[in-house]
Amino acid sequence: MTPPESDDALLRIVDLRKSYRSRERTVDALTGITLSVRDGEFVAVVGPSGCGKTTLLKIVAGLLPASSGDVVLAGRRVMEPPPDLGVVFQEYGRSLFAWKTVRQNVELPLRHRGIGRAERRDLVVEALEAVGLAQAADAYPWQLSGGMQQRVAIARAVAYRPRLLLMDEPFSAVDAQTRGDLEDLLARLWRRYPMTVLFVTHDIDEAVYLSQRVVVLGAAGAGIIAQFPIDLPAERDQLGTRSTSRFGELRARVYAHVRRAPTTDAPTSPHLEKVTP
Ligand SMILES: Nc1ncnc2c1ncn2[C@@H]1O[C@H](COP(=O)(O)OP(=O)(O)OP(=O)(O)O)[C@@H](O)[C@H]1O
Repeated sequence: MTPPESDDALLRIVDLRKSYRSRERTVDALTGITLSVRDGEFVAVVGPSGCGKTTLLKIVAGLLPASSGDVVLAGRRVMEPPPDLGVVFQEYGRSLFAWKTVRQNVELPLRHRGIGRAERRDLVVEALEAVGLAQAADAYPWQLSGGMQQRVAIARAVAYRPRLLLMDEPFSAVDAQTRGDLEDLLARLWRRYPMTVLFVTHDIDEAVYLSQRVVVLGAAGAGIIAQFPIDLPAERDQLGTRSTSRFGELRARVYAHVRRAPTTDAPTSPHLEKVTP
């Protein structure tokens, strides 16, 4: 059974497979992933450790070749990093240049894209204001807290208005309070800019809180085992939303599927369960 196709898909992933081969063994990290993401949609991907979440994002980002299958972004097959893509990884410490200021870090991808100086300046100012770091433009990353560094990475990713933003466990290295603040910042940015977001996390509550749809991957090789539309109101807040009974029901359903997913590389028969409210 394949996920519902929609004509307004920005991203189409079709029967995607990835095997890592070495002399000793072959790991089937992804087998037969088919997924469409609507333009403007916020989709979270959860699953047990080693189920292929990062592999999926790397292939969608054009950073890793698939073994077979297709990734099509805005009608174009992804063979290399596409121009209208933003990426934020977990390891913000490694993704920022320590010897460049915050402003220069955010500006760098704009330079590479050949955007003129005046426009660059405006985009950097707007992005830093959007993440609440206008005052820190001349600081160096090592002078900032982990949460602030991750806000710089987010500003850098959204500065050139990507159509698709890929995020790989972007908030897992910060404390709980900062994490909540960053989640709300991301939700505001997503409402403000016309962006599609594919967000990988192992945190089920975070996936339900942020997204419009949660996709559950089974253990490596099992593929998509369930998808859940998240019918919470568009405006969400940490305390109010997380204490509603609907939030509790949705997280429990997702949790039940993630728990059921085997955590070994043993093959399981992939199936798709769509739970409607
Ligand atoms: N470069 C590689 N060479 C060989 N095997 C790899 C490589 N990268 C990943 N794998 C294997 O592929 C499978 C999927 O890995 P991946 O990192 O995509 O999973 P993940 O869901 O992101 O895991 P986690 O939640 O722990 O970050 C794992 O079994 C992993 O060991």
